[in-house]
Amino acid sequence: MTSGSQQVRLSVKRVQKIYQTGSGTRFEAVRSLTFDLHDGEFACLVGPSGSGKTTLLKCIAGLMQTTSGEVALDGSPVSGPAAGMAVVFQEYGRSLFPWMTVAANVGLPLKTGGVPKSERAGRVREALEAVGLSAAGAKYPWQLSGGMQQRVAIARAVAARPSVLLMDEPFAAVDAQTRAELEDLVRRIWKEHNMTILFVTHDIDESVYLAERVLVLSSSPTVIQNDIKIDLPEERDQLVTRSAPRFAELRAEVYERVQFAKTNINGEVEPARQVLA
Ligand SMILES: Nc1ncnc2c1ncn2[C@@H]1O[C@H](COP(=O)(O)OP(=O)(O)OP(=O)(O)O)[C@@H](O)[C@H]1O
Repeated sequence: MTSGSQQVRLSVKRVQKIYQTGSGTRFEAVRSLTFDLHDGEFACLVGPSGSGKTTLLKCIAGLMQTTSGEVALDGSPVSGPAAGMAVVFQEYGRSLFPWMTVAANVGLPLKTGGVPKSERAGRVREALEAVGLSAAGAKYPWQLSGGMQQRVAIARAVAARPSVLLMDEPFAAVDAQTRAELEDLVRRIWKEHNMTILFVTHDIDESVYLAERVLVLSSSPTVIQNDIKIDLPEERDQLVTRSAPRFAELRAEVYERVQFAKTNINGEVEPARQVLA
């Protein structure tokens, strides 16, 4: 399963976000963003710090209103949190409730989403199994390591069986070894659950390793500066993939694009660079 399907799952059209700051001034963080994600695509979003990655993700998730433009999930406009979308944030420590067990945390969106009690336990078990935490259901989040807590947050998102998973720098706060394991976990879940994923990261290597497509944002006010296809084999491996010559080429291309974005304050769209196949 890859990005082969042509059905548009998520459509982002001319999304603009202007923040109203103190004393009545306005700040245009996002100028005009347009892209589609097709069913089953895994795309990473990279760009300079402050380019509006989190702003965009919140607008897509329906957690923040756009100033203009439209986000649609399966053709229906998104105006608030949508049943078919789940979000995983960087700050797992703040997104899990410390007074609830791991199983209760994972089951919470099912409960609030009206999933019958008889179904909930099975779905929670399945989700914990998917992230390798079958034995941790009765524990509390604070009894787990950071990496395990982030697995719980991923399990909670997966339990809701979203068609679209939005991830905002979910591994920025974990150590390198755990990060590599979580990257492989997300790719496995993506394949097994046939999801469409939009993953925000600062880490260029991570974007190339994870995605089938990397969207590079310009500096703020933001537009999509580049849309780069990641033509690596579908089976990824931390050692084999990362040491492949093609990985190095793609990494260099994304790096150059992000460097360009840092100086490209007018948000011009740069012509594609020829990369040797
Ligand atoms: N609530 C707010 N009010 C005013 N300006 C804001 C607000 N939130 C974000 N901004 C500004 O909007 C711009 C985009 O911020 P955002 O956090 O979306 O960028 P980012 O690409 O996710 O940043 P980073 O890579 O550093 O996490 C920044 O200049 C930021 O200062």
